[in-house]
Amino acid sequence: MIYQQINLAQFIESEYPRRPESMESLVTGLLPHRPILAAAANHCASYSKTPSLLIFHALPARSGHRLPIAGALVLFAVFFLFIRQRRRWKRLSNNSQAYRCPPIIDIPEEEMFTHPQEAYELALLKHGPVIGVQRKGRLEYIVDEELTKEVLANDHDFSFEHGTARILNLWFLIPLSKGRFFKNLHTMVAGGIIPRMDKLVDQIFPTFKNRAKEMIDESQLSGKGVDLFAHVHRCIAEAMLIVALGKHNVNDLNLQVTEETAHAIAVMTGIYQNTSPFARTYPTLWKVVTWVRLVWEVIIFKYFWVIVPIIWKETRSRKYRPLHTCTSDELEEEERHDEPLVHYIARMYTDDQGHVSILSTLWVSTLVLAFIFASVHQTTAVAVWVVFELSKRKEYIPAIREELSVVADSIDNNGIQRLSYEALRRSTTLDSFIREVFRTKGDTLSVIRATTHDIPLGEHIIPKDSLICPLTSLTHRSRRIYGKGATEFDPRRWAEGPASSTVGQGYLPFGFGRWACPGRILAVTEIKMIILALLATSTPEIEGGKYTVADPLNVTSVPPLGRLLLRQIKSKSELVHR
Ligand code: HEM
Repeated sequence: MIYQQINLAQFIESEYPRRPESMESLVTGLLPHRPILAAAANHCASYSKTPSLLIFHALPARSGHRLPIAGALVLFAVFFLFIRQRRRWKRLSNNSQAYRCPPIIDIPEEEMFTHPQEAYELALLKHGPVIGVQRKGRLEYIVDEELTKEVLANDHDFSFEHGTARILNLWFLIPLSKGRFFKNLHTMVAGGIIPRMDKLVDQIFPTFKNRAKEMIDESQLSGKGVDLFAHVHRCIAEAMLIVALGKHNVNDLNLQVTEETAHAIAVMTGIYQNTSPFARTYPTLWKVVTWVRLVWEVIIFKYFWVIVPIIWKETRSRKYRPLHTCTSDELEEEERHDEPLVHYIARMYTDDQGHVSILSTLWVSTLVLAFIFASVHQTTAVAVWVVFELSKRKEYIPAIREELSVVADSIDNNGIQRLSYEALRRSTTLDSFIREVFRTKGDTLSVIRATTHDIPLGEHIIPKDSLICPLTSLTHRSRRIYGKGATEFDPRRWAEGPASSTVGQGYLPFGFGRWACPGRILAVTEIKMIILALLATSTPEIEGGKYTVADPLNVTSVPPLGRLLLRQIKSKSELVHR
């Protein structure tokens, strides 16, 4: 109180200098020459601790000419009350925000991991359109079809980068790269790969042809089914090694390390976490143990030991023209030499003298690592889905084979068609089949965002830094979008397009919005190469007639289980009829 009075005194003194008449005041006391203040001090001390009372008691009996001072005090009091009231309103509004948080629904673990689609759909139907659900020790908000577009397309409020980095256990890369990790990846794929698809297909198609022959031979010789995932994983790892570092760097050791690295990162990002009871029950302990083991065993002792020296040599043994200063003619000249991706990335980080610093070389190595993971694992898993579905739905094979003979550029001595990127683009029957498999394979929580602040969504408020996922199955099987036959498998619905790599509101296998997968054209092209190389000389069949879905909550990244029999085709007429 004394503190308030003294401040008040200073204020009044500065605003209202002494006047002779104020000496006539009735009040005496602490500050005899400043009567108003003295009155205020006395009354305030004895009656009240609030400035409003202080003002009334401070008014002198003859106050006509001192009204401005009283006015200032009234204003001060009103201001003080306003602040107090605002605090109260804020508290109330916080309570109502808590009330407006979406309902938190308990989905039993058993249902969540074995029938996720039904469990989440039922919960949304009952409590939607947005619900909170605890999974693997963290709270996620799930939205229905109506809110999906808003969540995926509004990057300002729902951040792709923070959501994806957190769910993949890669959150530390955001501050490490000053927020540029995903942007760098995007530039690398969108600039270094997609414009060069023609050249890349010519470089990697022989790998697909050879690996398909190996698979068919193995199945023929053993009379048994092959492990399709293992074969395709090796095939795509080899193709991506050619793309990333050039054909001259492909050998058994480098290929093995590339495969192991892709697998290690897949494990570290939690792709197989749903299928391990230990990882589901003790997610933090699982993370620590897995990361320490794999960073040590694979990333440091294999990737850094074997692949990083190659990147070091490629980037530091020559000069590069910085990407932003390259004309399109100069880029074409590089391409004539089948420039590997690592050269393109090096040009993203070259200084004005054309050198890539040691620190930048380490960052280039990190981006190559991310490229290996992004391009190998998921494409392999989805390729297995498409081949298994085709083996189950044999009636589609003749039309795809026929199309192959129409679009192929030429046929080699083994009866295998040569396929250019353009030929693969023209294979629209196969493309429709792929798109329909992508739509119906049962994606659930396949894309994620994180809220950048408290965000009103529907009738609720989603708190800042929350993870939020659309339930993709609702969109993919939406009657509003696909009509009555939404749940039926029918590739003919895509006969007139769009292509399987085209994203849209009703089609989310590659995400949606600004961050939709930049590698989707490469992914679909690779899947087409695998299927056509197999169909050229064999007919696929699943051993036992069926496959098993390994992780219904993560079908895009965890491949279905089963073994593939490949029956070689001997005659031309067989090719048409089988
Ligand atoms: C069938 C295989 C693939 C599937 C199903 C797939 C799916 C996805 C999805 C769902 C996203 C997130 C999009 C979003 O949240 O809106 C994504 C992002 C991404 N994908 Fe793919 N992807 C595949 C293959 C590839 C390949 C082959 C590459 C590299 C060449 C690649 C590179 C990336 C990158 C770099 C991102 C991060 C987004 C960005 O930087 O713009 N993906 N992918």
